[in-house]
Amino acid sequence: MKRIIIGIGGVTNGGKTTLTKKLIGVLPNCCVVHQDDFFKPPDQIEVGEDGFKQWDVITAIDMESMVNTVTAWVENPVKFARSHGIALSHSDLDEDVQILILEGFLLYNHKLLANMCSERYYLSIPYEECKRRRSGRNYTVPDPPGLFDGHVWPMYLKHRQEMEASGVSIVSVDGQLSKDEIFTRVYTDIQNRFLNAS
Ligand SMILES: Nc1ncnc2c1ncn2[C@@H]1O[C@H](COP(=O)(O)OP(=O)(O)OP(=O)(O)O)[C@@H](O)[C@H]1O
Ligand SMILES: NC(=O)c1ccc[n+]([C@@H]2O[C@H](CO)[C@@H](O)[C@H]2O)c1
Repeated sequence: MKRIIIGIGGVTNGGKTTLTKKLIGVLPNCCVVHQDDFFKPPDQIEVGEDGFKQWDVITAIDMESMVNTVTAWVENPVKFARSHGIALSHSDLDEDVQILILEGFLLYNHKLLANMCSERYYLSIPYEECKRRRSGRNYTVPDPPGLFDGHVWPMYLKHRQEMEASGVSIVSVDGQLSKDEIFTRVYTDIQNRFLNAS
């Protein structure tokens, strides 16, 4: 059984969830793990010297639990899918491929998780576009005024720099392309790298 882990990382509001949903619709035997599902509860989120709750740091996420979930998939993708109510297609048992998508804004700043990915896509958008998209969003805990400029964007720049300094290899994707164009590029790349018979 071939196991493939696809990382869909990148900046907040870069279009990670949108792309992930489209990929799930077409990839065979595909499960997904969202990093946002592992945020710690609000009362466990540190308050910084700037007065903001520090959501955009890796310690705001229960990474141990996330890694355990990914490990459960690696150990038994079929059992994982069944326990998550996902129907698997078995069109070609000889070429059985199992795919896991990891979606999140801090995937590649975690060495273990980054190393688990067979491929790491990274969506970026510029500051103005990111701020515009973010202002239309409603998270479980709404952004207080000033959070984007005071915490979200500076943390994005810091993590991006750390990721680049770590030397982890990524496939950059321009998040300003249309949703369809982004999907086509990434899906074609996945097909070429992992799904085409060689
Ligand atoms: N290619 C695109 N062009 C224009 N708008 C887009 C594009 N992709 C996504 N969007 C819009 O941007 C917003 C954020 O998209 P999405 O939820 O997919 O991002 P995300 O990276 O998962 O965000 P986060 O992880 O921060 O919640 C949504 O309103 C979505 O419709
Ligand atoms: N999902 C959540 O619980 C939550 C709460 C507060 C803030 N966020 C934001 O999610 C983004 C990542 O998708 C980060 O930029 C967080 O600020 C999420």
